Parts: sequence; structure tokens; C-alpha cells
Amino acid sequence: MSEPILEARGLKKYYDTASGFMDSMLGRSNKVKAVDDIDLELHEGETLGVVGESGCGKTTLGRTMLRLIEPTEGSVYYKGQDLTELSSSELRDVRTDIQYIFQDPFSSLNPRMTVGDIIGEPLDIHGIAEGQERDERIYELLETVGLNPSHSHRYPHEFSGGQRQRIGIARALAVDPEVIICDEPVSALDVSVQAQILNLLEDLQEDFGLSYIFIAHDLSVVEHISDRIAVMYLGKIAETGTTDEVFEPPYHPYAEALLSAIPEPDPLWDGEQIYLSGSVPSPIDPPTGCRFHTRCPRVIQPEEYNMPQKEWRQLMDFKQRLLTSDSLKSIAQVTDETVDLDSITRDTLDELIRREFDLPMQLSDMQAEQVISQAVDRLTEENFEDARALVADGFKSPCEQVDPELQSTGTTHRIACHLYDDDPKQPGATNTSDAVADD
Ligand SMILES: Nc1ncnc2c1ncn2[C@@H]1O[C@H](COP(=O)(O)OP(=O)(O)OP(=O)(O)O)[C@@H](O)[C@H]1O
Repeated sequence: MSEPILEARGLKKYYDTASGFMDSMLGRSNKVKAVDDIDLELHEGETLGVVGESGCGKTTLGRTMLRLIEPTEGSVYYKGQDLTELSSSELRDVRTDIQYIFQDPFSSLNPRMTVGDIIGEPLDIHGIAEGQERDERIYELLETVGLNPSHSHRYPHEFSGGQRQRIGIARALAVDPEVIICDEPVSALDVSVQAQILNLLEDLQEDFGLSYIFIAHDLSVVEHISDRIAVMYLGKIAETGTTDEVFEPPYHPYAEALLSAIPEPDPLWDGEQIYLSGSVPSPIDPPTGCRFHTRCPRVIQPEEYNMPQKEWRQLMDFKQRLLTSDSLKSIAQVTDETVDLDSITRDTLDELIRREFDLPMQLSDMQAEQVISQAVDRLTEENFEDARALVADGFKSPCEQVDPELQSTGTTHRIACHLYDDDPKQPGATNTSDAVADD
């Protein structure tokens, strides 16, 4: 493969959320780890899809790569030149080579400017064309993106969503870029219009030899347009590879869940839909070890346990709830007003908890049964501290302990998951075939 045209190395963006003067004075700040140590490569002429749920850091990554947002740490190389070291005037020159297309085609276009001036603005800023030449370039760009050149005097509100996104694309093309970072360019559009914009982007790539980073929250959108895909979770890359590699086993359990959520029957996916427990944790205080362990359907059991995977996942959910709740009501999610939690018997509480977490009255593993049983004893006494200590110690996954590195599982395929650790001393070490068969 050719040298990367655009490359991120150890890229981090932490947002400071200190809320006021006192916070800053006292050094109290919570950092939102939006992008946390990412390596990424874009090769010439290719499309790299970047996928993940809302809030996982995709936009921050895209904007940091263009230095629209200053990175906290790390480097971004464009044709080998470190963009993080450039002065603002040097950066302005490079910005003609790397352009950005925004998600919302309406709010990203100035409503008081005609379409001609919107597209002409980058030509003016970079001194590319003026007068007659400028007008001709604008007409040519409108035609290139499938719009009528005679509409150049119209305003953005006179166009449909899809047409506005075409205007955004024409504006990006105006400076004759080499790379375009497309940030969810079709998410705000109807499905039928989405296909037209994707086709247009593909045609433009072929005609002008463009390279794209294509950001989306949905794998089905990037599936057809991407040569390679990077799956992001909570500021990190969970899996990366060619589109075929990402759509075929072995999977990162998060990528597998995203694949299973693709709405229509997908020719590349024939598994069942996987439902993830809980919601995406806060990037201010991400989970220890593997960030996905709090929701992972395949979170690894400690060596001493042997129970069905679903049971272990439910126990981990119980643990998380207990560690973050301070009342029996919130632990067992009691909504029934007739249940008096102040005088609840041990057996009733036991039943409520097991029902809430879909656990059998007797766990399949005796050692684990002992832990939950003792925890319920402590909870009946409202001794939350001891109950928490019991589950924190008794239900500890190897996945919580070490942050997994991205490791090769194929020529260009890499997964950051302890299921695929080769080093037997590492937590959760199993070989790949065991990991798949185990599921
Ligand atoms: N300026 C900011 N200050 C503080 N936190 C921010 C800022 N911008 C984004 N964040 C936080 O950083 C995290 C990543 O946000 P980002 O917008 O990059 O994610 P995303 O994957 O693009 O999400 P979406 O698809 O919803 O745009 C989120 O938790 C978000 O709340």
C-alpha cells in the first residue's frame, strides 16, 4: 500500500469542562476524553469510514485532524508534514488541500449569502480566481455537483436538503482539494437522497482522485462507500480493517453489535441482532481496562468461573448497578408501590434482584452463587458497603484490568479486545478460534 496521505499518530483531544473561575482556581477540571490516543491512516484515493455511536468522538477526531480543533497531544501528518507544528498562515495553505463537509447542510451555509458567493468565498480567501474567471469556476462547480449554474444567485433556503449538501460539496471542491473529511454528510437526509449524495461523492472521487474520511454513526452508510473502516468506541479505535474484514469474523464485540443492528437484511451479515446493555458511559470518567466491558456481551469471565455467557453479563450488570446505586429501590428498580422495602425479607429481595437482572434462582456456578447470595444478605441488612465490596471483588472481569491494544488478526485487520490476546499472560488470553466458538 502507498504511503498515507493523511495520518494521525497518538492523537488526543481532551475538552476541559472546568465550569467557572473557582474550578480553575482550585485546579478542578473534568476532562472529556473525546479522542484518546488514536492512530489512523488515510491512503491516496481511498475512503476510510469512521463509525461509532453518537458521542464516541468522531466529529472531534475529524476536526482535530484538520486542526479546526487544536489537539491536546499527538500529531497529524499530511504528506509527511506535521500539521500540528504549522503556523496559522502555513496551515491556511494546507487547508486548500484538506476540506471538510459538515453534517447539517443548512446550518453550515450562511443564509444571507447567495450560493454563488458561498462557493466563491474559498476562491476569494485563497486568491484562486476573481472576476469572470471566478464566475465561470462557480458555474462549473455547480454543474459538477449536479446543480443548475443559473441558480447561483439564489439563497440556501431556496434549495432542498440534498441540494444544500451538494452546495456544501461544491464549496469544498472549489479549492481543488486532495482530501475531504465528510462528517455525517448524509445523516440529515432522506434515504433516497442519501444514495444520490453517496453516488455523487463516489463519482467525484473517481474524477478528481480524492481521498475521503467518511464519518457516520451507521455501518450501513459506510459499507458501500468505504475501502476501509475504523470502528470507534468512547474515544478509541476498537477495530479497523478493510470493509470485508470488518464485516467478517473475527469481530470486535462492539463492531459485531453494530453490524447486527443494520436494519435491512444485509448480505454480509447473517447473525442475530445483538442488544447492548446500558448506555454509553461518560467520556469524562471512562471505564477502566477495556472501555466496552460495561456493555460487552462477550465480557470475559474470571478463570475460576464457568457459567453461560449471558449469566455472566447479567452479573456484571448487577455489579455495575450496585456500585452506582445507594438504595434498594434503585438496585432492584422497584416500581411496585405495594413492596415495602423497609421491611423486605431476604427471600423477597433475592427474588426481586434476580428477576430484575434475569438471573436464575441458583446460578450455574456455585462459587458465583455464593458471592451473589452473600451480597443479598448484606443488602437485606442495608449494608451497601459490604455488598459492594463483595461483588467488586467476586465479579471482576479480566477486561476491567488492562486497556487492550489494537492487535493484528489479519493482514490489515486489527482488533482491540482481550478475546484476541496472543500473550497467554495477558488477561483473558484465548486464541481466536476459542473466542469465536465460545460465543
Ligand atoms: N466543545 C466541547 N466541550 C466539551 N465537550 C465536548 C465538546 N465537543 C464535544 N464534546 C464531548 O466530546 C464527546 C465526543 O463528541 P463528538 O461530537 O466528537 O462525538 P460524535 O461521535 O461526533 O457524536 P455525534 O455523532 O453526536 O456528533 C462527547 O461526549 C461530547 O459531549
